[in-house]
Amino acid sequence: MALPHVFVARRIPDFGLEKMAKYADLDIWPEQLPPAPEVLRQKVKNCEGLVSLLTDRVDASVMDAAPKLRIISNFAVGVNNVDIPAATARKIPIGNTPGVLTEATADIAMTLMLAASRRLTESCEDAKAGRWKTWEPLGWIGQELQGRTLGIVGMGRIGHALARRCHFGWGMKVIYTSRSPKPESDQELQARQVQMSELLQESDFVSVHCDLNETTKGLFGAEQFAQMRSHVVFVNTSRGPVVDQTALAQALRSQKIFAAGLDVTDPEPLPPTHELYSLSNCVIAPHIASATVPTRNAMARICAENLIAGLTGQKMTSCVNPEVPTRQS
Ligand SMILES: NC(=O)c1ccc[n+]([C@@H]2O[C@H](COP(=O)([O-])OP(=O)(O)OC[C@H]3O[C@@H](n4cnc5c(N)ncnc54)[C@H](O)[C@@H]3O)[C@@H](O)[C@H]2O)c1
Ligand SMILES: O=C(O)[C@H](O)CO
Repeated sequence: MALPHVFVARRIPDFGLEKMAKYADLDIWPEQLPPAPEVLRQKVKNCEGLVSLLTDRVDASVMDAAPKLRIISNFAVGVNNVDIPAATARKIPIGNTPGVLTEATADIAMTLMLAASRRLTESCEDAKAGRWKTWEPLGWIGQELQGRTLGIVGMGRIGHALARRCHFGWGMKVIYTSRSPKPESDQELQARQVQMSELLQESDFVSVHCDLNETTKGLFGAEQFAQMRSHVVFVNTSRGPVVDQTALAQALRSQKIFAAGLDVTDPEPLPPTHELYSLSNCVIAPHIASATVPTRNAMARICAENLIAGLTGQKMTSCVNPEVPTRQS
């Protein structure tokens, strides 16, 4: 019997592709850049499965172009690139890759916190440019983490993992906003759930870990930055659209806040001419938080498991719309 046809929207680690190839006839997009929307619609025409990335917008038009589609396996934990209601309405389950990238992502949030608070990139660039003339008693003064207050926005898996690092490593006090109480964070980290206004006013470091949804789009704007303390270091590893970047640039330029560290922006890639790049108190990484060998392999494994389960009518490792059952052809 012919294997089901699956479009894989970019080359992911072989570890996952080899597993998938036992169950599916794979059409792997060979380019470095994602397929254009019209190419994606054309590619999925005869597909029963789609392996998408966060750079692929999987909307109703893509699903309607693929009448045989039975599974969307997203190579990411964040699924804001997929129209979930549209998939659910068409009885297409969506897989994602939670958990396995939690520690790697928390590491990058930590790295950005340290780099931005200690002015690492600007001082290193200054030295490289030949402007390091002497040791300066008043030079490159930054912020210290020890004993300060960390505000986590979205105390989920990654938020908790960052808070654990900060609490046990730097003795930081942890406060957070969340859609529901997090007793495990309260207990393990002596953390406390607060209202957003209290978090903004009390935190020395604010780190964003919520998913991008209708309640978090534009969550950080001029009003929120205005409430922060002037020595605040703001970190975002969630999704770019959670932050109004014009308001962030203004807060950084006017030194309303001390610094920012971003792994995500809106758009991605951020054009090189964007103002945020010109601000010395803004550290920007190109969405690298899950980029380690074990993490990307583990993401590829779960992505393959989800695809295979979706094609064979089995229970998926992780499904974001579990009310939709998987089905065999
Ligand atoms: N930069 C990267 O490479 C990278 C890597 C992994 C994940 N991410 C992003 O991080 C997000 C979080 O991942 P996770 O595994 O921790 O997910 P998670 O679901 O465990 O955590 C997200 C938390 O945010 C909370 N939340 C949602 N809306 C909120 C709101 N309005 N206010 C406060 N809290 C809210 C949720 O209730 C949940 O507790 C992903 O959705 C993804 O967008 C980015
Ligand atoms: O959501 C995700 O998984 C990240 O943004 C990429 O690993």
